[in-house]
Amino acid sequence: MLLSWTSAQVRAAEEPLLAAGVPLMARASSALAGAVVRVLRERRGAVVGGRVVLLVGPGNNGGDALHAGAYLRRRGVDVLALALAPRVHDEGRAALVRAGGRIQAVTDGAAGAGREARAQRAERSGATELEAAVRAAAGADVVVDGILGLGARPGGLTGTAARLVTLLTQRTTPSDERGPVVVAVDTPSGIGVDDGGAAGVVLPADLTVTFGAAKPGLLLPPATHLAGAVELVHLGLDLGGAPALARLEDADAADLWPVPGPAAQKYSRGVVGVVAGTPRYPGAAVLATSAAVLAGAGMVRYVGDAGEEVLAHRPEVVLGVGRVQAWVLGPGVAPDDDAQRGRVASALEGVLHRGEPAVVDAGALDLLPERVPAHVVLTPHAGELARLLSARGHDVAREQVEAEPWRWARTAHEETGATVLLKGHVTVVVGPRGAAYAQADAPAWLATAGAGDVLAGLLGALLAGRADDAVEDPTLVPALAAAAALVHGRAGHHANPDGPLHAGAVAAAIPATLRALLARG
Ligand SMILES: NC(=O)C1=CN([C@@H]2O[C@H](COP(=O)(O)OP(=O)(O)OC[C@H]3O[C@@H](n4cnc5c(N)ncnc54)[C@H](OP(=O)(O)O)[C@@H]3O)[C@@H](O)[C@H]2O)[C@@H](O)CC1
Ligand SMILES: [K+]
Repeated sequence: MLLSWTSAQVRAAEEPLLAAGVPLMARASSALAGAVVRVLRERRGAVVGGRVVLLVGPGNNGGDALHAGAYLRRRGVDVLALALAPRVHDEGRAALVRAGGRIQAVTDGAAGAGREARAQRAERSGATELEAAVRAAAGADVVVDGILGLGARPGGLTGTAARLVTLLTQRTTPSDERGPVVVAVDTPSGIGVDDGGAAGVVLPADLTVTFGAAKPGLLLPPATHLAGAVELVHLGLDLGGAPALARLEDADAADLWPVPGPAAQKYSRGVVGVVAGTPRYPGAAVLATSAAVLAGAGMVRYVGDAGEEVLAHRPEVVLGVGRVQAWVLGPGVAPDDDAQRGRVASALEGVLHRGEPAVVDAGALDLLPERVPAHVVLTPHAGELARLLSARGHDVAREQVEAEPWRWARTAHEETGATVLLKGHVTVVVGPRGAAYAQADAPAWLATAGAGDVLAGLLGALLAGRADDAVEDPTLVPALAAAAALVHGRAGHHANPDGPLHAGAVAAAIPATLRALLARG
């Protein structure tokens, strides 16, 4: 499991070590240099003679970059540091100079004051300086982004740093293999370290070497898409407390998945009740029931008017109401389908009285009671979450939910009591007691009609299989929801690696995906 802690938690954990004189920056910068050495070897087969440009900001993040630069210089690397602030880390600067590295102040003249002619001259020479800096960075083997880390104020990069990064990203495209490899120090500079925001311009990294612990911003969109691969350098911090945000890996999902023992029978394995689809739109009913069957439910009951179509595809399904361990409510339920909405409402009433876990999706979201227990899982996409929150008095649009998915998923959890699984390229799950997950398992091809119906069925099967545990321990529910998102994403890859997908193929890939996951786990 990849765990992340906020900048405040990391700083608090660093404090006692710093007070005891533990050389954290030396540890961080030598690990950073080691990562750059590996990149140079991969890229050019040798370290000596490699060209590295450091982008250096005003704080300790720049200090890490400068110390790493000193180490690299001693290994025969050509190191140029571009100082993007009037003052940079003193010891780091001295170490780099001692090792024979070059350091160059960059101003773009925009802040030039004084008389008009002098200001114009400053602007011209500043523009030339900036242009030369961009050329040097674009021509390097590796650019080390040490402009800002944990100390970044909200709002992103400003001034010379913002202009340099803008020009550099215009000059280099991520797909251009001749362009520099970008290694970010701790975080890509200027991201929202704790919330994953990317308010201004950010230099997209190929690799982020992060210190002490991963930070939420490295796992959350949109910043996660700018971080590249994340490498964690352990500094020996005692982080204590609960992590802010986690990401499940295959072994975690395997641990959470119920595996039947020799005494299992269909009721102990979990019965899923599905209220979905209509005769006119039977697809959602077929997909949700199929996914529940294929994910290993003991039995699946379908409740609704599309039974014929469901049975044609899934003869294993039983029609009609009966005892269930978990519900899947809402896929393909149209707003004008009074009969199906009535069935959703009565299932929800049962959920409140008897307390079965439930997945509340699509057409069931606006039937959600005021407050529900955390073993009710909402599975909206950003537009649906914005509608749900707007109906409860929050002035929020889809774009805002997409920009800050964790914040709004948290708000929806606080408003409803439910566990909230917010679907997206990165799926964010929020549950009780601060439990939060960000899963990035799905290929972009999975954004296709019906994929959400498959996820709802898959999660329904998992909740049915672990219904008693989920009711007993509500903090387990967000983990189960995140595991379902992981399996769903993996099934997408399995169905057609790197190619177009249709939801039926994703459902069909669930058994083999689970087999592989459980074999490894
Ligand atoms: N503690 C340790 O021992 C260890 C720390 N480590 C490293 O230190 C990093 C944290 O260092 P840090 O606290 O100095 O913060 P950092 O991100 O370098 O910048 C702060 C400076 O930037 C400025 N500034 C902020 N936003 C700005 C903006 N938008 N535009 C312009 N300026 C802006 C800000 O100004 P201020 O807000 O104070 O006015 C301040 O001057 C951490 O990420 C890790 O790399 C590791 O070595 C492990 C051991
Ligand atoms: K950085």
